[in-house]
Amino acid sequence: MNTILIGIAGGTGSGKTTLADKLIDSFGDDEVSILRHDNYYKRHDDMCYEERSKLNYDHPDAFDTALLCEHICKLKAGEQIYMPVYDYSIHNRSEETILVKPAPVIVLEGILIFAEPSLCDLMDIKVFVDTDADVRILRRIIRDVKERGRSLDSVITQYLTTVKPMHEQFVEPSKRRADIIIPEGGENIVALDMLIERVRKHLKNK
Ligand SMILES: Nc1ncnc2c1ncn2[C@@H]1O[C@H](COP(=O)(O)OP(=O)(O)O)[C@@H](O)[C@H]1O
Ligand SMILES: O=c1ccn([C@@H]2O[C@H](COP(=O)(O)O)[C@@H](O)[C@H]2O)c(=O)[nH]1
Repeated sequence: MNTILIGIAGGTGSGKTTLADKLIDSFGDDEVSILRHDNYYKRHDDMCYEERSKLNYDHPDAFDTALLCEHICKLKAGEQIYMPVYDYSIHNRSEETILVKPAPVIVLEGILIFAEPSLCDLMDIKVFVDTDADVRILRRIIRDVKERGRSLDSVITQYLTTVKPMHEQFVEPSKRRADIIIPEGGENIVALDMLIERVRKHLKNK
């Protein structure tokens, strides 16, 4: 199978998950598979919740990227994989896994995927979702309080101590590796349609 890997990167709250979900919703499971770098955050079973909540989750070392690369290579070789599942509410991997089948198009999304040369080398198309920092933090406050079990104070403290400095050190410079930069993410219908057309073209010629 001729498989392409489309990477969708961008800062927290930029809208990359929304964009990736809308892209895969336009196709069948046998056409497009999705991988999320966040599911490859390292396990921290040896720590209690308090200790885990203080870790830096915005540095490339927080992820088991070697395992993700191994999984991408297996999918490209036509083998299925079991993707780990991450539970943000406990800051740890859950016991679940998701079966991911090989497909002609694989979408990979995550904040730091362009900051990892080993991952970049496996990508055929690199898309960066670019959204202003004030919009991103407002979206993150709402999402983390509603969906990830956080308090307003904890979101603000984490943002100022790790999320913002790591964004400036790793995420923003990684934008230079992108082939396409999309402002605002999931609600950018023009950009979404262009990506859908590119995937259709690949599926027709695969
Ligand atoms: N263009 C948009 N306008 C308004 N809200 C958006 C937009 N894109 C995403 N959101 C919302 O912002 C939050 C973060 O978006 P998400 O796609 O999860 O971002 P990311 O994966 O980059 O962190 C979600 O609650 C989502 O519904
Ligand atoms: O245990 C964790 C793991 C990650 N985070 C934060 O999640 C975001 C990445 O997810 P997005 O959907 O791209 O926002 C990252 O900025 C980490 O700070 C966390 O809070 N706890």
